[in-house]
Amino acid sequence: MTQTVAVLGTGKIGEALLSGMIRAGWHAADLLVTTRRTERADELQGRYGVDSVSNAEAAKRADTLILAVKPQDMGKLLDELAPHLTADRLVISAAAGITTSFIEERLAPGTPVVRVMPNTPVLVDEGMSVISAGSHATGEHIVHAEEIFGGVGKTLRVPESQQDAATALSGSGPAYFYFLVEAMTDAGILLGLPRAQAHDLIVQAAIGAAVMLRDSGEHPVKLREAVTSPAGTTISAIRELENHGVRAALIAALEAARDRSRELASGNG
Ligand SMILES: NC(=O)C1=CN([C@@H]2O[C@H](COP(=O)(O)OP(=O)(O)OC[C@H]3O[C@@H](n4cnc5c(N)ncnc54)[C@H](OP(=O)(O)O)[C@@H]3O)[C@@H](O)[C@H]2O)C=CC1
Ligand SMILES: O=C(O)[C@@H]1CCC=N1
Repeated sequence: MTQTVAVLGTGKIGEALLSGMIRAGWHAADLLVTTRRTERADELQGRYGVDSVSNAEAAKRADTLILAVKPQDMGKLLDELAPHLTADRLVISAAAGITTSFIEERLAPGTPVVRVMPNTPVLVDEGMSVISAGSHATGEHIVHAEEIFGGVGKTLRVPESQQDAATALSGSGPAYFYFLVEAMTDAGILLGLPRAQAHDLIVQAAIGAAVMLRDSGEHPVKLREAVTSPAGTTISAIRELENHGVRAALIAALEAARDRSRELASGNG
């Protein structure tokens, strides 16, 4: 049976997922989007050939609804959906912090809800989507979520109690790497390299390091040791990183992201 999937609140992550689903072979005719602004609806219809409908219409027509609004907009969206949504539909939320119980409490009793934390590399089919079942979601619902998000990268099942941590590591994770690239490019400028060259050198170092981490099966310490020659350049840099507390800063940063995800659970921001 053909399934209709609607993305509700098609902003950055919603569009990234939509584009990935189309690349993965979903037909535009089986996809719906909802937006708050008509210009955005026109843009998405023009770009992907998908129908843009109201949230109420999506609730009536879609078998699976992917909620991709900001956590602060989730309460309002659920109020709009509730009168039109029956408990035979699957609701997938991609919102940081929002718990499955927050959603279940606002929808028809028994509605299956799955919480997913994707990240923006779904745009290049290298996403990571961390998946948890709500209290009425079955194994089949989880498999369906894995089919959707697995088309644009990897998936991992975790208990919902680990979702805030996963959000800190994986949902926000790409931003930390972009931040590092930006800072290291600035360092290249300081050392006298043209910006474009500094950027290319750092990006290729990042790609090479990432592929080695993924494919070699080696522990990151071992990979770093292989770069760190006695009395060489790398150890001079590592000493500065340790002197400036970069390891401690990363631990504190991810803890702050985890805590912020917990705060967002109220839906009030
Ligand atoms: N960006 C990321 O890397 C990730 C984001 N997420 C989660 O995804 C969600 C969206 O984030 P992001 O894509 O960055 O944010 P965006 O603001 O880009 O997307 C949210 C979209 O929802 C629209 N919207 C808000 N309310 C409604 C409504 N009632 N009906 C229809 N559309 C509505 C907004 O419209 P308008 O344009 O008018 O504001 C906006 O386009 C968040 O909950 C976030 O936690 C999860 C993983 C990664
Ligand atoms: O910053 C945020 O809140 C969202 C959730 C994970 C990535 N971006």
